[in-house]
Amino acid sequence: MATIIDGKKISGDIKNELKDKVAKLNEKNITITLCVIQVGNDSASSIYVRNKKKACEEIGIRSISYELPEETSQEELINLIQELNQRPDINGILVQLPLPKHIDEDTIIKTISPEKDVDGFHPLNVGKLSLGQKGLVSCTPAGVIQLLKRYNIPIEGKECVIVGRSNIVGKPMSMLMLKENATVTICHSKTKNLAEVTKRADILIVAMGKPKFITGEYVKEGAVVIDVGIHRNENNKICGDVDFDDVVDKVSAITPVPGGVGPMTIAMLMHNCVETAMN
Ligand SMILES: Nc1nc(=O)c2c([nH]1)NC[C@@H]1CN(c3ccc(C(=O)N[C@@H](CCC(=O)O)C(=O)O)cc3)C=[N+]21
Repeated sequence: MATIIDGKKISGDIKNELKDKVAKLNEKNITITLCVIQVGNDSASSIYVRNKKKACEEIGIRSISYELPEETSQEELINLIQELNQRPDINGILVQLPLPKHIDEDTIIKTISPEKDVDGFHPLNVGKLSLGQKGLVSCTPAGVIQLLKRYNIPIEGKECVIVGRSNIVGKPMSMLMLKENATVTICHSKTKNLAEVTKRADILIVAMGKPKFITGEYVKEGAVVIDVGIHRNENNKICGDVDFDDVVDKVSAITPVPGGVGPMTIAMLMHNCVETAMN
């Protein structure tokens, strides 16, 4: 029987640990404030932003939010971020992605002060990660590492295959697995014979953005499968990039969607917020 990796439970554990840390900081009169900026009103984004604010409340982090209209100009957004960068009472700044088409995401990300970049998206933090230096790490990949560690799944020396090469998940994920001494392969849309490669994986991490794409034929018997995908259909039902039912009897462990990697992203965001206040 496969272990169903309970991201909701682990994220709860992490949030409890953070709650104690925040309480200790509060005793020293240090408060933590996260600022979340959303431009436009994409419904999925609104759900995530709500979840982030709820997590802040749970562990004692103050959250403030800006809900800006879709028409907000790039310049206006940059001005707001620069103002928030200067404010000593704000520790973390998160600009919810995706942004409207007229705003360049790379420009916005590099405007956020690297010390307040709780998403870990700033080029300086990405660079530090690839150099093995301390910095803020992208929340979703960091959450995946926590899941593996807290389930005592060995990483060192294992074959890890990552499907997807995004700046937010695939690339930082590969750096983190490399740091844990896995042998890492990154696959993407131009990879030939994908199933042949994914079948080598002891640990298969899927972040390709295609609903239920990974079926049993892509997975080695006994592998650990981590599903980073999240898709919502017309009936608001959620699924991942992995065809869970087709794969579950073959694997030794697997993350469900929902209740797997998603809640971990939020827990690690909270972790990063606490990090910014410790410096
Ligand atoms: N600047 C920025 N930082 C992000 O971290 C960021 C972003 N933009 N844009 C969108 C993605 C997506 N993301 C998720 C967060 C939580 C869940 C989550 O809590 N998922 C629950 C289900 C929640 C639901 O009901 O949809 C679960 O999988 O169990 C999912 C996805 C953060 N993102």
